Amino acid sequence: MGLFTNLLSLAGVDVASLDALTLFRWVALLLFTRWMFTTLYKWKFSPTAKVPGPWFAGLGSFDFYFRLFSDKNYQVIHERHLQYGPVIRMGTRMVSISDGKLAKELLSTHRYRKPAAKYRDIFQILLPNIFTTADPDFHRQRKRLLMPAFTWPTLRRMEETITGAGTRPLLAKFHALAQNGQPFSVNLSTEFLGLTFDVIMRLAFGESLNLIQDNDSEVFGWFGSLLRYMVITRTFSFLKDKPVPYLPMVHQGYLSKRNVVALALRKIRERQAYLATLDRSDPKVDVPQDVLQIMLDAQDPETGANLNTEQVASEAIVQMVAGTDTTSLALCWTVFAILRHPSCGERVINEVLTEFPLRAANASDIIEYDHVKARLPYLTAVIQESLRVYPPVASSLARVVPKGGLTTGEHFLPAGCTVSFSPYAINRSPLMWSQPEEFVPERWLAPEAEMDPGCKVGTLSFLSGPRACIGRNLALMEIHVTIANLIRHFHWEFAEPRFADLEPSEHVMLHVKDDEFRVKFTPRTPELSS
Ligand code: HEM
Repeated sequence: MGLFTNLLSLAGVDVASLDALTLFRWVALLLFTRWMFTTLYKWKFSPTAKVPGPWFAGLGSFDFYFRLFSDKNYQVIHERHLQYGPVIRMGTRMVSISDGKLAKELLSTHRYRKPAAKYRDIFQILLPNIFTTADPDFHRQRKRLLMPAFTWPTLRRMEETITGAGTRPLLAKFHALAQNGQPFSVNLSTEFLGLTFDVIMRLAFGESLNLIQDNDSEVFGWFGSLLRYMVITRTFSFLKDKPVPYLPMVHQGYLSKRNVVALALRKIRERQAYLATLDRSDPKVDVPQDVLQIMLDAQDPETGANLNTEQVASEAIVQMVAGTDTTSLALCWTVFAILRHPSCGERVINEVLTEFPLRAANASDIIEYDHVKARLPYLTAVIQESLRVYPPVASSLARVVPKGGLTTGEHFLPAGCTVSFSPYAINRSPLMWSQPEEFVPERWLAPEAEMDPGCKVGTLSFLSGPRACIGRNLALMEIHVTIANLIRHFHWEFAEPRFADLEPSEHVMLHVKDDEFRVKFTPRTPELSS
């Protein structure tokens, strides 16, 4: 206050004679003027001042919050890149990069770290984990322990468990819905979320919750509320981890988070109790084959340390958060892309039905992942293309510029600035892809020499480098097996014409609008459903 009154006196105002309201107005005016000068100064002289971009991108946080709360952030960033180029200004100290090659180069080591506070504030539930950490040593050590659960050989060993929790019950449910071969329609957004939940719960918590059968389970509610809580506490981090009964939505999120943690700890303790009853020196003993078991058994080769119960729980929860919506949305967008592009649809259906004709006698066979990869190349290309065009994690994966700064073209960004990668913009950049906005699975099948330059560099849908998605292989297995088997068993069509014009709507991830995507299914072999 002293500073303000001195300033007012300097400006010739008789402070002693001012009433409280007038004084308040003067203070507000001075604060506003100060804010305006600082903003204009940053706009003109901040490190990103010369980077191309819309004029308002350098005006502080408005643009950031506007984009954050719109459901079209992915589109806004993409259009700005199309207009201003591959490196654009997104804030006074932030640029976005849509050049896939450059993005992959920057992400190829641990030098460009995650912004620690942001990831901790949003994603840290219980303890630091592989997703939230910004510390390369912690990350390397944790990845050594977790990665064995997600390699192809391990996943192949677990395939029956994965399909047993996901694709098989989904097919059984759909056949039950199609009594006597009748068509039925379902909201795939909910069905696929149930599937991906059941798979992760089975693998990382040790038990499927059968959400495919029970769409109304309270766990779905906890999850939705937890995600909303993460979005809110990302902006208002002071609300995090405390009861706030006067803000019902935040409070609900807080309670949901506690429920999820309690569930994880309970499931892990149940497994530990079960293991205690086994004689594991006996080779005939039946030890569960899943991610939870691998996490519990994991031992650091350098230190010999194991993960304790809370550490395992925090990794299991992060797998649930990172591995359910993402995979379920990838499944939704793949079905959408197939239906939206009938000629691709026809080709992929022919491929599946020619290679794996469905007869009543083999109805319970599942087309396994290795068979999909070996015999259904077009389907694989369709899935790759769908992940390119509709990356579930679509925008703003931020990293901090390390010591020494970053020079791109004629721009220099000092250490501490942020570079942001948007998989949606990178996967659709005309710098790298021919017909970037079109759905062209054939681009992934061309001989090497004729391949789209983009295919050689690859997409950023699972990110890249040491911090790339650890669950990529699991997600790909779920997607390939589920789509191949759904094609084999059912004819699909949009349940209503409006679903053919579905627009992505971004809420942290690239959702289908209002989480509603209804598809009508008719069984290909009526007798399977009677
Ligand atoms: C189609 C499905 C999926 C997509 C598109 C996807 C995408 C991504 C992306 C873009 C990242 C980087 C995030 C960042 O840096 O902020 C990531 C990281 C991660 N994902 Fe996935 N993901 C998928 C499925 C899964 C699954 C099934 C799991 C379950 C295990 C999983 C677990 C993780 C974890 C633990 C990380 C952090 C990895 C690290 O920092 O080392 N994801 N994912």
